[in-house]
Amino acid sequence: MTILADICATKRKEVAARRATVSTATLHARIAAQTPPRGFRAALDRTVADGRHALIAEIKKASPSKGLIRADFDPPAHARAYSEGGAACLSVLTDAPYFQGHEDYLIAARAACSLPVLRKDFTVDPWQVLEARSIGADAILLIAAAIDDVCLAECEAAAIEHGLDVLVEVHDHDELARAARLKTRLIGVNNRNLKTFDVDFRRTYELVSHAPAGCTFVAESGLSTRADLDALAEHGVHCFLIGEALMRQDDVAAATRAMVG
Ligand SMILES: O=P(O)(O)OC[C@@H](O)[C@@H](O)c1c[nH]c2ccccc12
Repeated sequence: MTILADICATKRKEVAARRATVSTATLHARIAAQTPPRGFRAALDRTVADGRHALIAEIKKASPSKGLIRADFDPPAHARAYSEGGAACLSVLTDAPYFQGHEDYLIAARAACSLPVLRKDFTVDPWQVLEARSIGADAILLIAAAIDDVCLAECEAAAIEHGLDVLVEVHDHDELARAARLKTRLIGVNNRNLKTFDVDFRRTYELVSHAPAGCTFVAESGLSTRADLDALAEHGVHCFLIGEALMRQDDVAAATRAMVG
């Protein structure tokens, strides 16, 4: 089994357990009490139109490949630093078993700034999309390698119904073609191979020219320097999802500012 298959199997059990305790009516009541979605894709597009690198800055405590990334983990402080540094959006890991994430981190990060927030998790069921909006998420991630076309479309429909943007993650031509059949025009390429954890930006270079017209295209994972971003921008990629390289900095705001330019 690949790590992704392991993670999704764990996630299915976790979702089944939560569904048994939280009714859909409860989720709808929580959604009704939420502040409206902040436009996630719109924030990226605006930043690019201004001629800047559009960062989705990620709040990430740990990962399966690196273990603990930051001991003094403080989601609202990181959110403020990212916002101060000029990030366009936030991403917050909420998966607990593999990334030591928590939904409270998303709630606290979103309350600490005015940036739109992506719930970074492994979505395997449309119920999780309602759950994402109920905690205030402005966008969700759908990983093409993790779910089939029916599940992709159902999760996207739930997201549209609740005003959430969808970032669909792909890592090859086949998955890009599947993403292109969805309505969303926000597509990310994960440069990290989930079997070997190797990072190769050639995945992004290779796929960007095949992206559907008018699509907002995001390079994800392993980006660590301003030069990485500038090189990708030469190839027409202007949106970047960055976690570890920013999370490891003493001065997160300054590091973010240096990336944005
Ligand atoms: O920390 P990095 O190498 O900058 O990567 C961030 C982000 O791309 C990575 O966390 C990620 C990309 N796709 C995912 C799917 C699930 C969990 C995590 C991820």
